[in-house]
Amino acid sequence: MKIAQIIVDNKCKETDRVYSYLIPQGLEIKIGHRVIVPFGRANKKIAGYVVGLKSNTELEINKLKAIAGLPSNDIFLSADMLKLIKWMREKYLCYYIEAIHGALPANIRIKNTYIYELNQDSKNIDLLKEGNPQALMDVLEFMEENGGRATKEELRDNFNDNILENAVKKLIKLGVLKRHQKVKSQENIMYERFVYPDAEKAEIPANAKKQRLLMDIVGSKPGISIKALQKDYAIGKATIDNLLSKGFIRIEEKEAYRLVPEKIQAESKKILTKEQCRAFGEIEECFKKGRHVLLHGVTGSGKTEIYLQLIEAELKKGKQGIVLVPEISLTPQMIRRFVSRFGDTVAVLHSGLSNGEKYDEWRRIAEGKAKVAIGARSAIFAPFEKLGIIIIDEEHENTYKSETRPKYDAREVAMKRCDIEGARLLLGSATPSIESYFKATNKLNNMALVSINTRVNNKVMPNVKIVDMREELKAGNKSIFSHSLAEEIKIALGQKDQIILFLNRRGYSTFVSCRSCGFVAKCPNCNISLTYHAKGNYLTCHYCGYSRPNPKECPSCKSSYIKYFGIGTQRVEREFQSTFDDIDVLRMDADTTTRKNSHKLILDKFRNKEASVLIGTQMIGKGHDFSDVTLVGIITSDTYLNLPDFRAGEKTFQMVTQSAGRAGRGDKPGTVIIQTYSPEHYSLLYAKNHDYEGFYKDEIKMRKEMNYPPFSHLGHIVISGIGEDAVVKAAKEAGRSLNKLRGDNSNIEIWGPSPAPLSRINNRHRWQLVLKSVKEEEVLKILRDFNNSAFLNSEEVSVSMDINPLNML
Ligand SMILES: Nc1ncnc2c1ncn2[C@@H]1O[C@H](COP(=O)(O)OP(=O)(O)OP(=O)(O)O)[C@@H](O)[C@H]1O
Ligand SMILES: [Zn+2]
Ligand SMILES: [Zn+2]
Repeated sequence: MKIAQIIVDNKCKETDRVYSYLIPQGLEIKIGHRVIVPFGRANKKIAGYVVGLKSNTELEINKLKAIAGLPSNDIFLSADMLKLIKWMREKYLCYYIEAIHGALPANIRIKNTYIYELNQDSKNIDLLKEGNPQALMDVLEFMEENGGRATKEELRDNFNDNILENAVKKLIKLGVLKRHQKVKSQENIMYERFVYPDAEKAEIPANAKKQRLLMDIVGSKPGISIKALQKDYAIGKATIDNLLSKGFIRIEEKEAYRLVPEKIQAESKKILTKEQCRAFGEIEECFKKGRHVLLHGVTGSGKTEIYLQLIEAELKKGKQGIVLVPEISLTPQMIRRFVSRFGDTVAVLHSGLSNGEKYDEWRRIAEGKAKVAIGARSAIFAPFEKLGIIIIDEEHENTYKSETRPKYDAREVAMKRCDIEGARLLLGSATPSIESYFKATNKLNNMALVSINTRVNNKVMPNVKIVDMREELKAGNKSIFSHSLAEEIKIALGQKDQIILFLNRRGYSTFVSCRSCGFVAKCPNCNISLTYHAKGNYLTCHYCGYSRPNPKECPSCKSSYIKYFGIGTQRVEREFQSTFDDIDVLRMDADTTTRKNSHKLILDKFRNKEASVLIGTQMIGKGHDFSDVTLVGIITSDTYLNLPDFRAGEKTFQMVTQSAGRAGRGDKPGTVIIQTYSPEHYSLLYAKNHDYEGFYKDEIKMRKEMNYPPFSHLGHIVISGIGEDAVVKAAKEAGRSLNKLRGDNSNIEIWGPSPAPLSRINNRHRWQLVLKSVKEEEVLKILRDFNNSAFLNSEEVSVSMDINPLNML
């Protein structure tokens, strides 16, 4: 008797284990199959994934249930992928099934779908139209265009995921949208139909012109699609059916793929410059020794060409490659470069695709038709069989860490996957994360460092100027453009060059600073900015819980210009237009990119010179290669500098260096203006001098002094709920429970409970606790024990946990 070991598709702690099922006769079950099994007392039919096979069991055979069905012969998970999934469950404290879901495209696993309906007579529509956020209006407009009804998939085809989620949630809450559930039984493969001649001689009456035409076309173009017949020759269904019934033609159905790549002119390989050549050689040397590589190459040093040639080398060996990019705004450029080199062997995976498109691309990879996958974080699970290399571009980006379960870090998963499958790993960045650089320079985790310190063809690095905004205020300039920036803008506009104005707003500006002297209130224990809480008018440290009253005057210079900070992109756009009139401006931020493809449209416009100025948030500050941009202005560098996060210095250095790197990539040299209230900050000074190593040395010293990562590991627990009292009570209880679990192990620090810096999201109050230890395993063990102890998610509060968080807001 054969037995299959199965992980069932039921997301809960109690069922997070491997179940045994009998394999009924006649069913050929393989590891990686998805089966239907009866589950629970009621024998409800649910899906399950086969993770093992055995021939005997210590369990009593007659007590086992049997597998109920095998809907498709697809192998969803390879043996190697199953190893990765087991590892993820341990490492990221998630369930098996969550790890499996993380590794498969959404369309494969979704069984339920929703239909949304516009509630026409809801008065709220009028309410909404009075000055509500753009995203809501866009969704409404789409619903109206679509006849007041849309499926979840249709919405997803037109909007970006995160926007959709928030906007739709809000609209449902307001009663403007109604949602109904609909069960979808199968993932849908799209079929296309092709026509072939099927008779030696077809006798067709002379007056049947359409039929004759059809036979002629099919004769000269056997295998033409029905779509093409209808579109190009106006041959209708009736004609086709007629000849089909007479047996003159036959139809073949084939799987088709939804995503039709843009036609891109083939681009030939570039000859590597001397520096690129040296770096390429060094990377190959490291790979030969079985090491992973961190490629640190300054902005514009030509890393992409090296990626292309590394992939090409793997393809020549018959292997495949994955390229990760941090976010969807960067994929069009990368896709263009890869498709122009490798054509339709490139598959694309990112959140901007519809579920159907994602599923098709996944299948093209699984079937061996695509050899290179480019995508965001989840593309790390692309189902290649002979993976040769994984390349992670802009490796320092936070988006590589998932913020929902499974809360994995794609860089760690990549390393693990490479180790399991014997593939190579290349992390690339102009501003590597402190953690990766630390590993590479200390040869930890089998990592090696390769550097390129000059731009392609020795193009000069841009000239960076720091402007002290306190001086502007003293000189009576209250505009958001400093005198220097305004001058440079005029010069650039006069020369018909392009300009990028960059604003780093993360929807977060609750630090308090003095506009007159630059003072920022910080925690005496933790060296991070204090967070302002309006209720109670006090400042608090969300790491250790330290708090103090909000100062009325600046403790440093006694001025009363002490207040919160925050400027939006729209304000920059308005002020730009009133200062420099008659100039075309493009704006790229969350409001202008709600629609699918909107990133690409805006960037294409800028590339085609339809505007001289691009104003935007962090999404325009990196990766892009526009050769006519000579001026980059960073309107406010302080919002990063004062994030309540020990990585604030690192994030600022990266942001400034990356955005500065957009200037002067073409023939003309670039200029960068950084506006700030803290002109002496080390992050800005090192960025000004393009000195990554100098910055790293200072930063790593601070990390060591404060015992922050990479010298320690953090665990992050967030407790949230609607009722504040319940949340506070649970947080305190969690604190006691953690203290008990720690026992007398003095290597583990516990911080908090304290209010999270974003102390309320979607009406839910949030409190947090932080664990810190030199040993990752110690943090994981406490988190695991904590999760297994009596302290569980209740109806009133929910608990979320994260290991090595990148974002503790
Ligand atoms: N060998 C080469 N010969 C000529 N031009 C090259 C070569 N390699 C790269 N380039 C060009 O140099 C420019 C910068 O290259 P690329 O965009 O790859 O830089 P990068 O290192 O990825 O920079 P960033 O980190 O800022 O994104 C591009 O326009 C690219 O086409
Ligand atoms: Zn002051
Ligand atoms: Zn503190």
